[in-house]
Amino acid sequence: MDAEVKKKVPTTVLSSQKDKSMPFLHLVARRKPTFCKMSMDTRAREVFAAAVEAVQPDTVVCQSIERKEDSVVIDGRTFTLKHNLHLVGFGKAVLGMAAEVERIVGDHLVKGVISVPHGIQQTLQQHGKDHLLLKENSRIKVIEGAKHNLPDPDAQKAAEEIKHLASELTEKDLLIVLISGGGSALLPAPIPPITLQEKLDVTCRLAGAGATIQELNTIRRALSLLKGGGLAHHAHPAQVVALILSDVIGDPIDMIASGPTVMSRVWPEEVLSILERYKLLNLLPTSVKEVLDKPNSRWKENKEESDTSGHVLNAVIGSNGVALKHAGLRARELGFLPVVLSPSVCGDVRSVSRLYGLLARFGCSREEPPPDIATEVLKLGPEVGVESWDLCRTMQVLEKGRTEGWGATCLLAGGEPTVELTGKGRGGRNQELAMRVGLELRSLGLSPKGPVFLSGGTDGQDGPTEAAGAITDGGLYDEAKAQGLDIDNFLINNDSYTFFSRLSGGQQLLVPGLTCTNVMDVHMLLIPAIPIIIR
Ligand SMILES: Nc1ncnc2c1ncn2[C@@H]1O[C@H](COP(=O)(O)OP(=O)(O)OP(=O)(O)O)[C@@H](O)[C@H]1O
Ligand SMILES: O=C(O)[C@H](O)CO
Repeated sequence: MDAEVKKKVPTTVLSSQKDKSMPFLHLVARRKPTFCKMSMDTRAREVFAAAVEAVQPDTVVCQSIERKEDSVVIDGRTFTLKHNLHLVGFGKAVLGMAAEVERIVGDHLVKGVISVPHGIQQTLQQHGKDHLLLKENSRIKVIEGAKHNLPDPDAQKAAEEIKHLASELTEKDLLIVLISGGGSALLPAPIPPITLQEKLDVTCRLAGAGATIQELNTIRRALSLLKGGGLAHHAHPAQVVALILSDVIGDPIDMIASGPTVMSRVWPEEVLSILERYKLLNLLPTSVKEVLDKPNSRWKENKEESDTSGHVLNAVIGSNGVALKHAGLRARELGFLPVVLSPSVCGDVRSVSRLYGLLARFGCSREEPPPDIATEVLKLGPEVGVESWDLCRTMQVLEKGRTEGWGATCLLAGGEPTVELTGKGRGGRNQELAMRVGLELRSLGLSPKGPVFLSGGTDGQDGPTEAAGAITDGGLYDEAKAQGLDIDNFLINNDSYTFFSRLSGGQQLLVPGLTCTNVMDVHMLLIPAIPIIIR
């Protein structure tokens, strides 16, 4: 880090940072300002589209499997194909992933079963996404279930068929397991005597009480025959290769869809403390108590408990980080200097919007930004999942953009912030974040030529709305006021979708439609080329 930046961030932070790689910093060195006639709004939408395109189910599979005559190379490991290939999958993006696997290695595929969301085949047909559907003569059986993202008897039947397929495999077989977000609900296999309804009650109560996905999936693993490595255990001694599209911050393979191919022990203290935290201990049915009394004995009835992880390859083939990387490349083509802040943004949208407001202020200052901005950024960042190192690196790029005239900057980030629901309106965390950042940008006083912000869910659906997110700038408040919309009221009522639908005929909504993938959300702050003085 150069001396100029050192001056502006607290030394304590800098001295704690070790040498890490600096993605995109090479772009700073080579790039000259380029000019693009497209509006900021159009470019923001194009960059978002590139992020989503990079994590399409067929694209990620195609990039991760290399076919070589009668073998297949995955993550640097070669597997021999001898009409010994089986396939299972569960998750919202799995249909398209399965179609691509069958295209590449279908000639060796014996049988497959996938568990996918209710109605997905019809929806894909209606959206003209036939390339993500299986062919008529496919060897893969598709079972649709988990209406409204909740485990149901159809998903349970799919889980039973998947378990049966896995249990019949021998050491000569290769099992490809396709995993994506939503996989937990699509693979319910409660440990007897727990019933599906009892398991559903426990997980719904936890989710309703605000448990994190880590907490929720820790409980799901403790109550399931297939989660927490159960599927890999049933498939032993076959080789297992899991191709994972991550929808969890940090891409923890034991958490995504509750890790059916990742051997994990159940720690009773951990499970009990989660249940206690959400005041569920006294509400547990006897069956659940019975299972929790005998942790780690869940597979003994079928096969001997042993460490089967040597037979398993878990490969994360798509993630928020991948989407951000490709968004950065597109941003560069569109004349921006890209910088990826972090793929791990979480926490309340209020704090997240404040951070983006501060970074916008930092990036828009023509003169040296007041040191208190950097200090506040470094204080707030870790609260919303962004490491100090990433904040320093990003501010360094913004600083270069300012001092060396590198042109417009595209700051990219991703993750999954949260909204505290206080009202009864219709909206989503991306639209609410966009509203709040719009208000933050207002205080810069730069509109209409100031920064532009976009927030969008890569699955194309933000909360229970038809939009993925929205685009805003510092003019949001005045524009809304001129159209008779009281932005504060919409915020109090968590009514961001209604707000953006009414504002300028919905022009600021981001509506890509069904995207067939999900790697959480993408945030984008476009900071204009011309340095502007903020006092
Ligand atoms: N009116 C609202 N305003 C803001 N956020 C909302 C509103 N209603 C629901 N939400 C939020 O939307 C989220 C659920 O929406 P969504 O289905 O997009 O989530 P998700 O976590 O991306 O789901 P998945 O991982 O299954 O795609 C929850 O975090 C919820 O708090
Ligand atoms: O299915 C699940 O458990 C969530 O989508 C996280 O992967």
